[in-house]
Amino acid sequence: MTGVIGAGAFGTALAISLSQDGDPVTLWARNADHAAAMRAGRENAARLPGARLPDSLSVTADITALPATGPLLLAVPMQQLRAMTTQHAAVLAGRRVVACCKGIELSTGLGPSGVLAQTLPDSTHALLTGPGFARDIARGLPTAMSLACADHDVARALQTALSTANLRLYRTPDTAGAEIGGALKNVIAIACGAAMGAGLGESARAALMTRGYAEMQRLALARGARAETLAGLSGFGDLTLTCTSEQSRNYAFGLSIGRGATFDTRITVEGAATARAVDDTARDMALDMPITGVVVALIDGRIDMSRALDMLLSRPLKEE
Ligand SMILES: NC(=O)C1=CN([C@@H]2O[C@H](COP(=O)(O)OP(=O)(O)OC[C@H]3O[C@@H](n4cnc5c(N)ncnc54)[C@H](OP(=O)(O)O)[C@@H]3O)[C@@H](O)[C@H]2O)C=CC1
Ligand SMILES: O=C(CO)COP(=O)(O)O
Repeated sequence: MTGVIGAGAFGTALAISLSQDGDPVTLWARNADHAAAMRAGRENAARLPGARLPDSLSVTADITALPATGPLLLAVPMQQLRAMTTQHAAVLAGRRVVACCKGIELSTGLGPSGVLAQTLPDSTHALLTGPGFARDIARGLPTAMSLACADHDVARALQTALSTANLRLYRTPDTAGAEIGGALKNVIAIACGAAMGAGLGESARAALMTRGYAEMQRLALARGARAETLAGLSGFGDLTLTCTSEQSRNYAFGLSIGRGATFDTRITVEGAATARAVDDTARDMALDMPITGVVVALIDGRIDMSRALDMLLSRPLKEE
């Protein structure tokens, strides 16, 4: 039995996918009214409208109603992971927990695995990341993602338990590489959106994606990750998806910056806090991450698009 904590777009999509063939899945929402509305309408109208909840998917606002065995998927935004796992540590202790968030915690510079190590030291931790829009997963469209877990046997078991006919999971032991790829691609997607929104063109976007990939690798390798993880689904794969689709909230946020338009602040944009966290880390580790720095300055309103362009184009010419 699988439990999903967090009834946002991604948690709901995963719960739908896993219960599609009649397997029992429980989805927990923190808000009782939200849970009741989902039960009544068999739809998460607030976060994933238009996707029907299968009959074998139960929705609850009672955290103790989650299955007592089987994996628990944690599908809350990165900046909420610590608060959620701390609040519900008694329920999560000793369980197999799979973080489904992408980002770096602003207050500590830690990724999901670092936060789980601190808040749930007695649980077994894994990470589900990679290219997959909630809407596509909920519709049963073909998707491939990464399951990162340091423990080989647990990784195999989770890979089998969480793969479906249309959602294919590849496993890796390189948690550091998987989480840095998933976090940084959102920052680069903001930069790409900004470039496209400002009319800089697709060649500029390709340059940002490629030089952004170099920043992802620089941070990941400095943190002991494997280069091939960055070339996989959690890195290159998700970078490609997120930097080229208006379905991405990070890319859409970037588009609004480039166009000088407003953006709904209620929408989850993981790359904003992550850019700040990574910018701090890069400074501490003396890593050159110019695109990340420019994204932070744009988000903070310290520079405009023309200054952003100057900052990136006036850097000394160098080898690739
Ligand atoms: N959407 C997508 O296509 C994908 C998203 N992801 C990742 O999944 C993570 C979640 O994103 P997504 O589901 O899209 O975001 P949403 O904004 O759709 O939903 C976030 C959900 O988290 C809940 N939540 C927030 N804080 C807490 C808390 N402290 N305790 C319990 N629940 C909480 C919210 O509850 P409430 O509704 O009550 O506010 C909301 O339901 C992100 O890290 C994202 O990068 C990964 C792959 C694809
Ligand atoms: O991570 C995602 C797809 O893999 C979703 O991206 P956004 O959070 O930018 O919508």
